[in-house]
Order: sequence, then C-alpha cells, then structure tokens
Amino acid sequence: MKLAELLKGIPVLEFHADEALEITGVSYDSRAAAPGNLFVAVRGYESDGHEYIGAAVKNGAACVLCEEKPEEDIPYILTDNTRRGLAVVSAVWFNNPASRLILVGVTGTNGKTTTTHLIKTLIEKCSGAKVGLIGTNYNMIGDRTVETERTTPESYELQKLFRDMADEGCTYAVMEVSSHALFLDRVYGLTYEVGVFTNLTHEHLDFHKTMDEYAKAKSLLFRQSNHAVVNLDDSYAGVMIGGATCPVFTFSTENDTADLVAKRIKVYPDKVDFCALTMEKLQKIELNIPAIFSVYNALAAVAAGLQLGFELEALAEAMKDCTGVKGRIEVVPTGRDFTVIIDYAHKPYALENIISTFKEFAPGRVVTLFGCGGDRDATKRPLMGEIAARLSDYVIVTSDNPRTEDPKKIIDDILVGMKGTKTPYIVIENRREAIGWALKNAQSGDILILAGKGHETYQIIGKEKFHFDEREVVREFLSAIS
Ligand SMILES: CC(=O)N[C@H]1[C@@H](OP(=O)(O)OP(=O)(O)OC[C@H]2O[C@@H](n3ccc(=O)[nH]c3=O)[C@H](O)[C@@H]2O)O[C@H](CO)[C@@H](O)[C@@H]1O[C@H](C)C(=O)N[C@@H](C)C(=O)N[C@H](CCC(=O)O)C(=O)O
Ligand SMILES: Nc1ncnc2c1ncn2[C@@H]1O[C@H](COP(=O)(O)OP(=O)(O)OP(=O)(O)O)[C@@H](O)[C@H]1O
Ligand SMILES: N[C@H](CCC[C@H](N)C(=O)O)C(=O)O
Ligand SMILES: [Mg+2]
Repeated sequence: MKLAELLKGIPVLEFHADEALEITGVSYDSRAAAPGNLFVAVRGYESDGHEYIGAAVKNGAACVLCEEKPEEDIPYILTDNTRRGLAVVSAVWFNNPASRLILVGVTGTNGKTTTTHLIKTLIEKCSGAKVGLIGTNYNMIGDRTVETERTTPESYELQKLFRDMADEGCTYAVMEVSSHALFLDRVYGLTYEVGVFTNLTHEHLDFHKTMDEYAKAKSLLFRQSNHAVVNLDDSYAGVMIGGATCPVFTFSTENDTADLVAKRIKVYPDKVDFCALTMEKLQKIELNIPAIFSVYNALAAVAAGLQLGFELEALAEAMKDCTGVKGRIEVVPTGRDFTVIIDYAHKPYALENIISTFKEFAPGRVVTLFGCGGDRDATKRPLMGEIAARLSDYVIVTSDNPRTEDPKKIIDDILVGMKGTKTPYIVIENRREAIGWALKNAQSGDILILAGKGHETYQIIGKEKFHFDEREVVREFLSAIS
C-alpha cells in the first residue's frame, strides 16, 4: 500500500517522506518490525517507542510515524498522537474490516466476559448470523477459538482480528472493552452499534488512580456508540449516561423508571429466573447460571439484544440455550460430598458476590481460597481480605499470580483487612499446596471456592509463566486422597 493512502485520516504535522513509498506492513514494536514496514513509535509506561526507532530501522522499517523528529536518517511523519495514529493506520491497512461488522462493546468492572458470551449466543439464536467474540478467555470467530493474551487487544491486533472475522463471514462482533483499552485508544475510531455498561467497582486503581478517573475512562465507550445500555442500579450509571452522546436504554432490578426491569427474581442453586418488563411487554427469562449477579448479566444481554432489534420473546427463548463460561462459577466434579467451585473473582465486589451467593445455598461451610495478583492494584488486597473473612466460614489465604512482587508481601497486605477477625483462617503461600490442604480438610456439605484464577491455566511467578490448571490440581489431589 502507498504511504499516502495508509496515512489518510491521520493529522499530519510534518511529512518527510515520499508519498508514493510502498509500505509492506505496520508495526508498533521494533522487535516485530519487518523490511518495508511503517513503524509507529508509541510513548508507553515502561518505555518510549521513539527510543526503538533505531532498532526498527535495523530490522528494515522504511518509515516512521512519530510524535517527535527521529534522530535516525529515515523518512518520517509527525503526528500529535501515535496511539490514535496506530488505530487509524491499522484500520486502513486491514481495509476497514469493522465497516463489515455490527459491533457490540461491553464495559464495566464485572460481568464483561459472561455478558459478551450471552450476547453472542442471543445474536446467533435470534438471527442465525455468524458472530465474533473478543475477550479475556479467548477470541472466537464463529465457533473457532483463537488464543488471546489480553482482554481487549492493541488496535493493530484488533483490526487484524476484525479482518479475519469479516473474511470468515461474521456479521457481528461482540467484545469486552476494558478501561485500559478505552484510555489507551485501542478502540479509537470504532463505532459500536450498542455499548453496554455492567457496573463499576474497585479495580485497576494502580492505573486509573481514582474511581472518578476509572469511571471517566469507561464512559468513553458511550461517545462512540449508537445506542447505550446502562445498569441503572449502579452508582456510576449517571457518569455513563452523562457522558453518552447517543440514546440510553437502562435496565434495573429495583427502579421502575428503567426501560427494562426485572421483577419476581428467583435465584436457585443452578439457575435464575425473572420477569422482564419493558414499556410494551412482560416476558419470563430463564438463565442456567446461578447467582443474583447473573440476573444483571442477563438483563444487560437482553437489553443489548433489544437495541439490536430482536424481539423480547425470541431473546427469552435464546437465553435458555446460554451456558456458563469457563472459570465463572465453574463446578469441578469431585465425586465427594463437598463441592469445589472455580471462579474468576479477583476483585473485591466479585469476591463478595460469589461468597454471598454460595453462603445462601451451602449445606455446610463456605471455604474461600484466594490470593491477589502482583503488579496490580494493591489497595484491593485488604478489602478482599476483609470480605473473605466477613462472609466465609473458613479462609485460606494463598497466592494468585505474584508476578514480580514478593508473595509474602501480597499476603501481608491481604491480612491487614483480616485483622481481628473471628473467622478461622490459614496462610499457605504455595497455591498448589493450599488447594491440597483445602481438599484434605474438606468436610461434608462444604463449598470450597477457589477464587481469582478462573479460566487461567498458568501461574505467573516473577516473569515466568508456569502451567497451573486448578482443575488438574483438584483431580490430582483427590485421586491421592482415598
Ligand atoms: C498498562 C497497559 O495496558 N500497557 C500496555 C501498553 O504498554 P505501554 O504503552 O506502557 O508500552 P511500553 O511497554 O512502555 O512500550 C512502549 C512502546 O515501545 C514499544 N517497544 C518496546 C520495547 C522494544 O524493545 N521495542 C518497542 O518497540 C512497545 O511495543 C510500545 O509500542 O501497550 C503495550 C502494547 O500494546 C501493552 O503490551 C501493555 O499491556 C501490558 C502488558 C498489560 O499488562 N496490560 C494490562 C494491564 C491490560 O491491558 N489489561 C486490560 C484489562 C484487563 C481486564 O480488566 O480484564 C486488558 O484489556 O487486557
Ligand atoms: N454482573 C456481575 N456483577 C458482579 N460480579 C459479577 C458479575 N458477573 C460476574 N461476576 C463475578 O465476577 C467474576 C468475573 O466475571 P467476568 O469474567 O464475567 O467479568 P469481567 O468483567 O470480564 O472480568 P475481567 O475484567 O476480570 O475479565 C465472576 O467470576 C463472578 O464472580
Ligand atoms: N485482566 C486482569 C486479570 C487478573 C487475574 C488475576 N488472576 C490476577 O492475576 O490478578 C489483569 O491482568 O489485571
Ligand atoms: Mg473479562
């Protein structure tokens, strides 16, 4: 593609290159730069891409899109914001694949992965269309699963994925839109047919610093959506509605002024059901996933479906086909008289919800095993400690992904929130050993919640990723315990 064609849509401050230069690809990491590429220099939190221009040139980059004049003698284009520049050139490079897709974006602290899965199934069942999915566990092109590293990919990888989806016949893409992605312009330039807000609670304050800044980042989604769907029961609903530049459709379990209201909610050990009330209709909805928060995820998905033009009756029918997601309230078969649940609750509010849910149904004790991730928001650690101690009958404090932090220090941070608790607890730093101990000491009727790692099949210690699948660990220990 000619350079000039690739750069249309970019605010150019200075153009020091031949417009007819043939570009062979786009790269934003010097290590991935190939001969003939346009290298986009991005200022980051760890380093500055401008410092890698030399390395990119060594790898054959033919031109640079940057915010400051390179020291190297290379054709360059100056622009004001290279993160946005990367998003725009990536879309052009892949021939604007998003224009072939109806996009649904889901943001919020909890429930994004679950809600995007629900919406995907609803669209498939209501329209027969092939639907793409982008999120924490994996990406999907129809039924085909594609591995992922991040919840919302960098703009270049995102556009590439959209291209594959469009080429393989998808007409919709449903995606989780993280606050990082919104703040770092990974989704810059996209227009969502529907943007969904699930909720906002304590998380990622290492990055956003304050809840207000975190909320502001989330609300950016509603500046690039044609329809907004907002959880009116959340205390940050006003920020999302205030930030929206499109019509807003609200849902609630308590406020009758919402556009979609859940009435007569029933929560069972294995499912929920409720009556969904709109201005025109009343319809029973059943979802085969337990917990009160599943009602919210179902409401969010139905509301999105309504905004896409599907009928409430059809959405209710399709909801019956929705199943749970790996690592979200996942029951591990044990063949014993106690229950093991794997859940991705790695944030205070999620932990509170999952423990409360099982407290309601547990025939015996609720035993919570959890840790907190290293190199992530440290202020959530004592909050999670307090919640686990207050709501559980027994707590096992262990490690999550310590990353480059000292696991003992992370555990100490958690224990600050458990000071003075009367709830019995034990600290076992090694997660495998902690799970083994929990299983050996499980009592009849117990519900053992392994919280925090959900679908993950690894543990990150230092900078290394080790294979660690809690399902396997549970099976190994159980086969050793007669
Ligand atoms: C805070 C954050 O999101 N950081 C992301 C961001 O990093 P950054 O801007 O600080 O980049 P940097 O490492 O300083 O490097 C600057 C530039 O120099 C380039 N570089 C760097 C080294 C080199 O040798 N050559 C080179 O060219 C880099 O490619 C980059 O373009 O851009 C990088 C490139 O896309 C990402 O890899 C990186 O994600 C890091 C790894 C990360 O852990 N992100 C997490 C926190 C995240 O994004 N999480 C959210 C939310 C999760 C959820 O709640 O579900 C997600 O969407 O996954
Ligand atoms: N609507 C909800 N409200 C509160 N908690 C929820 C909700 N939905 C799910 N959860 C809890 O949060 C955990 C994570 O759910 P899910 O993966 O769907 O959210 P997410 O927003 O994608 O999270 P992440 O940002 O970590 O990927 C679940 O395992 C469950 O404990
Ligand atoms: N997307 C989240 C996942 C956290 C999962 C938890 N197991 C942890 O390591 O803290 C993050 O990277 O912050
Ligand atoms: Mg997710």
